[in-house]
Amino acid sequence: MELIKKHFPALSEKQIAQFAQLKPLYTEWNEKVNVVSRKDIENLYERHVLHSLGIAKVFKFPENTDILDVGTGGGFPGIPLAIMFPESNFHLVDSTGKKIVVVKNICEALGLKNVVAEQIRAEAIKDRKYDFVVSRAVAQLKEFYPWVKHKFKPTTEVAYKSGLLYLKGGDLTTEIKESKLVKVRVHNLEKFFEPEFFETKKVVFVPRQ
Ligand SMILES: C[S@@+](CC[C@H](N)C(=O)[O-])C[C@H]1O[C@@H](n2cnc3c(N)ncnc32)[C@H](O)[C@@H]1O
Repeated sequence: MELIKKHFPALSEKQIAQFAQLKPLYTEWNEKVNVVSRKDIENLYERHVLHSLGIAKVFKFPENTDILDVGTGGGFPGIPLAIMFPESNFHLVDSTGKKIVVVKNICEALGLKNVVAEQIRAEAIKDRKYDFVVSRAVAQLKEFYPWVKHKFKPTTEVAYKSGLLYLKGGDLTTEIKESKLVKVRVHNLEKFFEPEFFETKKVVFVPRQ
């Protein structure tokens, strides 16, 4: 928790309280539904919360933007981002119903009003459009991008370019090449956080295309 405060010193009291609640909430829910490995519960803030917030180091979501988290699992990166950006709207989806039950309960306990969680496959979302898509550990870009390609709003504010912010690790040269996506930007998280956890971790930004 101290790491979160250190890296995001401008958090409000409310946000600090919400982040502090995550550890007891995940510890309790993980007993019922395994959403985080047992080992990782001990390192919840580094491995899951701070990692999710890597996206917030790279990009500040403007107010009233609509953000889709595909394959949110137990709520990553969506829940930490929804705490960080209370004026943006988050749609957290996963194909597994029991994970969405956990996400809904945790969001309710946190009093997060800017999150809607739903059991649905990304490909099945037809009627909604977003400014941004976020994700972590779901599929390779080549497979993933076609799921979300048509989910971006047709026009967005000139102040930002809509697109996908994907948390990835390792060498992405081959993956990006195979995806045939253009103008992809890779941000290294070790620039922002302690290298022990973050030396191979990155945020990949794919502008809408
Ligand atoms: C490895 S988990 C990652 C969960 C979370 N993003 C995280 O980083 O902790 C991958 C998740 O993606 C979900 N998933 C896979 N394909 C999906 C799809 N097409 N639409 C929605 N969810 C999907 C799975 O059910 C699973 O919960």
